[in-house]
Amino acid sequence: MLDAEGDLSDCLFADFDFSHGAVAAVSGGSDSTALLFLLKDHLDLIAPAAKLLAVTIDHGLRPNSAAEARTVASVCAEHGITHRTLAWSGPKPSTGLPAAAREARYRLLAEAAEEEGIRLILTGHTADDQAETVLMRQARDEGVRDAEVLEGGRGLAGMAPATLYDWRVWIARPFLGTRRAALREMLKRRGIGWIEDPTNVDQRFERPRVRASLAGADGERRFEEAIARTRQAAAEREALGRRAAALIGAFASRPASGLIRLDRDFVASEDSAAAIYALRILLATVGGVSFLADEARCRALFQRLRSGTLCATLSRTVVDARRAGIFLYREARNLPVVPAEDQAIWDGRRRITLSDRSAGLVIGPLGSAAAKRLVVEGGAPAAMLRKALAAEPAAWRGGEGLDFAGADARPRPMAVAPVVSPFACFLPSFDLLPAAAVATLIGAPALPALPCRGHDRSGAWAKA
Ligand SMILES: Nc1ncnc2c1ncn2[C@@H]1O[C@H](COP(=O)(O)OP(=O)(O)OP(=O)(O)O)[C@@H](O)[C@H]1O
Repeated sequence: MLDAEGDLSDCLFADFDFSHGAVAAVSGGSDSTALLFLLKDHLDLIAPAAKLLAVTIDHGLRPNSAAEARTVASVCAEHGITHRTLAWSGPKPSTGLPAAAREARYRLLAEAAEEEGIRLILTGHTADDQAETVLMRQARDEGVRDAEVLEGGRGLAGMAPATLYDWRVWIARPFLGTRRAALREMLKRRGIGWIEDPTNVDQRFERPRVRASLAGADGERRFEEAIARTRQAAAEREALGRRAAALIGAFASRPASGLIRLDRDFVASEDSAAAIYALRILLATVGGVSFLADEARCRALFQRLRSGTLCATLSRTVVDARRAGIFLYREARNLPVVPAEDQAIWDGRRRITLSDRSAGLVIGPLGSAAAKRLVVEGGAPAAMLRKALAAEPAAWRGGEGLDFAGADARPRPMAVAPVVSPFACFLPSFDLLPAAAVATLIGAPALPALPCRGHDRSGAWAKA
């Protein structure tokens, strides 16, 4: 661990691109306070013109939260740093509160960043947070449906050094290779205080219990082991993603919107682990589901696909395997019919951009009657093309179909862009390659560039 502060901030931030500025997410705890000061040091030295905005989210979940946000605001004012407090004002769920709070936090942070033209948010997650997270995930049952945990062994890769939020703003965690104690040392040396959140030591909660166990006897060894396992799991996840992306590039095509065709050679691949992983991602994407298709069911499906033709449904996706290829399209059940809303994601798989904002516009499936009237050709049996098109979104008003993207030349009330469903909200940098491969395949917008020169697989930013 470096102990000179100049070295620490240079080393942590040297690879980042601050040309569009940065948001520092500051709760007022030690880690995010250290982030704020080290980042400010770095920008003052290297990029004094870069915009730095500190943002505190007031979740309104603890009596002191507003006062804490005011404390952060006054620290920022003292040091000439622009600061905003944003309150989470929506309804609070009675279950899954931490996940909902985190989603609200990232949404508000991203909104604050975008208002300033900033595309990078930095958080103060440390190596200690990483070890705690992974130990908690390990202790949990498999199949946790947390937005970033995902399921099974993938979650053991821990928090990614960067996560793309909503396919538009990067959230980076420059301290994942840094110990909390080193940051606190630095703050103490500089006489900078921080807020101690009482829930961080409340033993009724899982994280404080894990944190306490890492501080106790044998804690250091457990910490080192957890971090080593995390690095291994991250490397494996990236490697599997790279191989899955290559298979998608080699064997998948898109005969029409909503229809994916896999060559039969896909199931002959010797790398069945990568093929199953690719299948899980593709099924979730075609079905508009935010988590990957179940691993065990996908493995079983893959074995059946190897031995011939079949028609099955998994992850809201019809898998129709014929001699001509394996076709995937959204099943016709439970397609939403909802009031049109600009930038909403319809059915988990299509982003709608409205040009007609007049009242009464509804987005629903095109439907089989309208799909039958369309001229369809190429790459797949006509009946299958029509089934896929029938599940595509169309604009309706008073029961009359107004539009179908790709159908005719009338002015359209909306534009439709596919999204890579399992990664549309949170894309951990581990999964960049398969996400990019699927984006190319389905015609989703290209990924924004990483905000840094790259990261190694250990979860730390790569050094030049
Ligand atoms: N209320 C908040 N406002 C802004 N950012 C936050 C908030 N809560 C968490 N974060 C960001 O997420 C990171 C990790 O959150 P976590 O809940 O582990 O931290 P904390 O205990 O609140 O404080 P710290 O990480 O600063 O010690 C923080 O370092 C910070 O960057």
